[in-house]
Amino acid sequence: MMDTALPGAAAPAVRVGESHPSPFVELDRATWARLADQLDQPFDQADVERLRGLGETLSLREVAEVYLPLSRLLGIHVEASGALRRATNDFLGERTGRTPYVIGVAGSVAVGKSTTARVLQEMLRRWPSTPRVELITTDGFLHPNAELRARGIMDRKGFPESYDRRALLRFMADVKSGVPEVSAPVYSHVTYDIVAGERQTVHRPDVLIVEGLNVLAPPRVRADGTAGLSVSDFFDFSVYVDARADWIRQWYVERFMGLRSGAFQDPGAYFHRYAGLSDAEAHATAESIWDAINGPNLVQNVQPTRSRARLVLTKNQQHEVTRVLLRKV
Ligand SMILES: Nc1ncnc2c1ncn2[C@@H]1O[C@H](COP(=O)(O)OP(=O)(O)O)[C@@H](O)[C@H]1O
Ligand SMILES: CC(C)(COP(=O)(O)O)[C@@H](O)C(=O)NCCC(=O)O
Repeated sequence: MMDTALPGAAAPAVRVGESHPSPFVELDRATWARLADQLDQPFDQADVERLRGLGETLSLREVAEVYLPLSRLLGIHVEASGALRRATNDFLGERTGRTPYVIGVAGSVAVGKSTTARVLQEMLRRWPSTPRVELITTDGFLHPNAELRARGIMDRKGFPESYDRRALLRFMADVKSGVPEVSAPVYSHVTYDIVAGERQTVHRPDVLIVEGLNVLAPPRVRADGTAGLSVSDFFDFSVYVDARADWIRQWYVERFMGLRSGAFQDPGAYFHRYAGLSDAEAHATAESIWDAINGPNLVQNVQPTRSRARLVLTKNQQHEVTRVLLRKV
């Protein structure tokens, strides 16, 4: 029997093996990458360089072999959902219009959600059925620092209670109701806070990608035992980016070290106080933030949602996707 419980994981949310029936079909890297042979590569090195300009270290091979087939699979799902809506309209004699196809991208801090989301956005834009693809991150729905301090949860940023869930659910409901313009607050990683007065507006795109730590969290159970809505109730598709927790910790520390010589140099940056630290001190600081906040959040809240995803991308230590799990139904 092959047991694919992931090392570094708290509890194996997804188990695949002969004696463990699984709702997922598992494709290894080679099988998945072969799907790309039938597809034209819409990206060139210049596009990849442009994504690199956003601070990524993505390889063209990874784009071609992993993200291209994924964008095609998503394109198939978008087209099928349009056909289903049209058939349902015919049956009911209704004329409901198209609403954005919503894709959730979940996973730990520093696992590569933003990178995955941005690559998918660029790729999906190149398919004829989805020219307008917009991207939103759930950090805009974090409570402002003043509110987190008032609640005594400033050290819980990223945990479910640090978000204005109601505002996020209202945003999702408006998007899926076809409201022409829906806006969200904006979070700055430089000031480490919500930017007062700034909003990001979503203009009824063909596809909306919603990226965030907790986007697959189950609904909250009310005092009377009934469950409310969850963000993922508004998703048409979802992707969980997965890797061993000790590798993700290492990526977090590396990103922190990179920011220290970049964004933290800005005197207005929340983390500016770390700009002058020695390498060893900065390393220890990043590790302590991980061990106090992001690591526990991964184990307690994020990883348990993995089996709720439609598709799981599992990465090796070099960020290469080695396995794809796709829900059968
Ligand atoms: N596919 C990839 N190939 C190479 N490096 C990657 C890839 N995805 C993410 N990274 C790197 O890993 C770190 C975390 O990625 P990021 O997308 O910012 O994570 P998240 O949005 O989940 O916090 C960054 O330093 C990023 O450059
Ligand atoms: C802003 C985040 C909570 C991520 O939010 P998301 O967009 O996933 O909702 C996270 O990146 C973060 O800043 N965590 C706090 C601990 C830290 O400084 O790493």
